[in-house]
Amino acid sequence: MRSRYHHSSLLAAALSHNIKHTFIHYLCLQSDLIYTNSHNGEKNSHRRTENIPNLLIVNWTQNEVGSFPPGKKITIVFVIGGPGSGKGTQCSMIVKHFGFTHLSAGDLLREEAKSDTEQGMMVKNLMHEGKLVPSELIVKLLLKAMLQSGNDKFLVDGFPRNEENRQAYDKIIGIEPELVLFIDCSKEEMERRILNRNQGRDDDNIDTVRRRFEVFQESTLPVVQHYEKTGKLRRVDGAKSADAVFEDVKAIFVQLNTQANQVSSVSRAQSNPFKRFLDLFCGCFGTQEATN
Ligand SMILES: Nc1ncnc2c1ncn2[C@@H]1O[C@H](COP(=O)(O)OP(=O)(O)OP(=O)(O)O)[C@@H](O)[C@H]1O
Ligand SMILES: O=c1ccn([C@@H]2O[C@H](COP(=O)(O)O)[C@@H](O)[C@H]2O)c(=O)[nH]1
Repeated sequence: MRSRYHHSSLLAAALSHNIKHTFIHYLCLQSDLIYTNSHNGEKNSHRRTENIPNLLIVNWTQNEVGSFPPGKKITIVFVIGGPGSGKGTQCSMIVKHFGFTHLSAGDLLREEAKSDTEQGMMVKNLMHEGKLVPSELIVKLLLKAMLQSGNDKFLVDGFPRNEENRQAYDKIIGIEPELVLFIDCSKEEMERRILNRNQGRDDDNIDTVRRRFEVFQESTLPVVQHYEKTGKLRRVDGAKSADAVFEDVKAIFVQLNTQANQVSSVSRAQSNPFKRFLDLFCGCFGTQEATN
């Protein structure tokens, strides 16, 4: 069993490494099991006791997972909504029409839960209880999946689930989402859909569903409000039929594509030396718009 001393020495060890490549995070733990993922890939997990504080230092290096090549344009869209609101259904339709890679945070964790390790067990237990896994773990799984896909456009389904997730994402991946799609649906309709889903999910039972609704209400809605304030949120009415919801979703993605095309034609023009010379020349004679 590790002591407070162990955690101070972890911090000291992290600080003695190249600080630029070391992430040090303080996790608010939500389960009995806590884990550390050390810079050399060693994974430890411990059962929480009175001796171990609720805040645990977790550190791991960027090299462990990798990063995107500098300067590469990456497009990220978060898709959030309550359990059963239709996130996965809409993501599959978006992928067919708009060429995104669909990364379901829940599916990545379900894969992790299959592994016969302490971390796998921890994930399985948390999901069974309808609780959230530590932020660093899910962000790291997302980054790994993004890098493995080779794509540059990602739909991140079911993330961020709370403010801590959002902040961990900002620190570790740090690519601002282009927009955040929020599928809004009543609790009664979501509950009906989940209990009829029949996909053999361990957490599709009434007790876990109720807990997932609480987490959504208490932790995810503040994230929705955050993105509403920043102007990134696009809300659609999830109570309609899946095809009708997709009509609204499609309009949002068509607009996103249009904006992206405009930005890339402006940047192509700006990187053209002849165009830059002409702009400068015309600017001198007060005809700045001449080359547009
Ligand atoms: N607009 C809709 N109208 C009716 N049923 C729908 C609609 N969208 C999805 N469904 C059905 O509801 C169930 C839940 O949908 P889905 O799995 O896409 O939700 P989700 O938000 O991804 O759920 P979770 O967060 O639990 O993974 C599925 O059985 C799906 O076929
Ligand atoms: O960012 C996340 C996403 C999911 N979880 C856990 O997974 C289950 C199922 O997620 P779905 O998106 O409904 O498939 C969720 O209840 C959490 O336990 C998570 O912890 N963090």
